[in-house]
Amino acid sequence: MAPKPLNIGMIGYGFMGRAHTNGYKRVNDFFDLPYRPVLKAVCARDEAKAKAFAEQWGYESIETDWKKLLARKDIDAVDICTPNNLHKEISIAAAQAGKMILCEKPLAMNTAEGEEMCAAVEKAGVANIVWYNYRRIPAVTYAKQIIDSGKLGRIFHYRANFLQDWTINADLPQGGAALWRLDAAAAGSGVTGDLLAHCIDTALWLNGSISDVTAMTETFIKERKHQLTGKSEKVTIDDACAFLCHFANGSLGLFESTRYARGHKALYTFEVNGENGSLKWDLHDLHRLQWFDYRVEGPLRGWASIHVTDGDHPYMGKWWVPGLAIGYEHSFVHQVKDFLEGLGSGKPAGPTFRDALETQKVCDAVLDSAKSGSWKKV
Ligand SMILES: NC(=O)C1=CN([C@@H]2O[C@H](COP(=O)(O)OP(=O)(O)OC[C@H]3O[C@@H](n4cnc5c(N)ncnc54)[C@H](OP(=O)(O)O)[C@@H]3O)[C@@H](O)[C@H]2O)C=CC1
Ligand SMILES: O=C1CO[C@H](CO)[C@@H](O)[C@@H]1O
Repeated sequence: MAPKPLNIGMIGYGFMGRAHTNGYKRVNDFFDLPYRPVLKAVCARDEAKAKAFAEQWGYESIETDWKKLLARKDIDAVDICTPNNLHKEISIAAAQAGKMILCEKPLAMNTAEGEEMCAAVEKAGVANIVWYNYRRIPAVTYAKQIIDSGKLGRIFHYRANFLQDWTINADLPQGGAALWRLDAAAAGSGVTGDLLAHCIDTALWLNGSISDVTAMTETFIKERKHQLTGKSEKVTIDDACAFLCHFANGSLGLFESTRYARGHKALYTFEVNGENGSLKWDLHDLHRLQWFDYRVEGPLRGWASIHVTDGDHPYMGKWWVPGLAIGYEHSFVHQVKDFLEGLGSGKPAGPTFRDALETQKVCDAVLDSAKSGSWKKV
C-alpha cells in the first residue's frame, strides 16, 4: 500500500533543520513505511533565509511566524529546530493545535518546563518524540541489543564523555545567531544540556535510571561580549561539567563534557563494564563496537572490533551491502523511520517527551549538585 502523506512544518533552518530535512527526504527511498513526510513549510524569522532554504531543500512554502504555521490546517506534524528557549512555548501551542511534535533536544530549559510540555502533549493525545538521535546509530542500537540480551551480566560501570573545543577563544561573543549556546537565556545551560544530555539519554536507555549525582561545573571565560546588547556580560552557562552517579541497577556512572578539550571537535564515547564483558563505542568511529567477552577461553580472549555493517545489524539491511558503512546523518533518517513506524503501529517510538523528561531531571540534578557541592537525588 502506498504510504500516507504526513505534512511537515519545520521551525528553524539551521544545523538541525538541514539534518532533519535530509532525514525526511531520504527515508522512504530506503525503508518501507506507512507514512511519507511531505515538506509543506519551513518557518523562521529571516524571510530571505527561509525562502532560500525552502528552495534549496524543496519545501512548498514558508512562514515567518511560528504561530501562523501552527494555525495552518495543512500541517500534521511540527518539527522544532529552534534554540532551547522556544521548545516549551512552541510545543505547548502545537499540542493545543492538535499537531504531532518532533522536538529537538534538550526537551526544555529545565524540568518544570518539561513537566508542562509532557502534560500538554499527553492531554492533547498527540504523537511526540525528542531528537536524541545518537540512539539510532546502528552500533549504539546494537549495544542496546547486546546489553538487553544479558550477555554482559551484572553491570558495574558506565562512563561517557562528550568533548569539544570550539569556545576556547575568549573573544568569541555570546548570544544571537549561531552563538546562542553560550547565552543561558537561550540555551538554559551549557555543556550539561547541550552535550551531556545526549550522554545521559543514551545511558538511561542502555543502563536504566540514575538515582543520584554529584557534579562539578566550571565557566572558564567569565565575561563575553553579548551580540544582542553589544556589552560585555557575565557568562552564566557551564563550559565544562563532570559528574558521578549511581544507577538504580547498582552500577556507578562517570560522565564528562567540555568545550575546552583542545583538539576534540565532537568526541562522544561511552563504555559499559559488566561481569562477563565490556562494550566501548566512539562517535569518531561510529560503525564500530568494541566488545570484550571474558567467557572466551584461552589466548583468543581479548577486545574484538565488531564492524556494525551487516544486513542483520540494526537498520543496516536497508542500506548498502555488508561491510559498507553509513554515517552521522543516517541517525536522523532512522529517527524519522522509527517515528513513522510508531505512528503506523500505534507503539510510539522513543524517546517521547516523557522519556526525555528523565534526561532533563538528571541534567537539573547535575546543575543543582554543582551549585550546592552536595549529592542530589534525581
Ligand atoms: N540532536 C542533535 O544532535 C542536535 C540538536 N541540536 C538542537 O537543535 C536545536 C537547534 O539547534 P541548531 O540547529 O544548531 O540551531 P541554529 O542556530 O543552527 O538554528 C536555529 C534556527 O532557529 C530559527 N529561529 C530562532 N528563533 C526563531 C523564532 N523565534 N521563530 C522561528 N524560528 C526561529 C533560526 O532562524 P531565524 O534566526 O531566521 O529565526 C534558525 O534557523 C537546539 O535545541 C539544539 O540543542 C543542535 C545540534 C545537534
Ligand atoms: O550533538 C551535538 C553536537 O554538538 C552540538 C554543539 O556543537 C550540539 O548542540 C549537538 O546536540
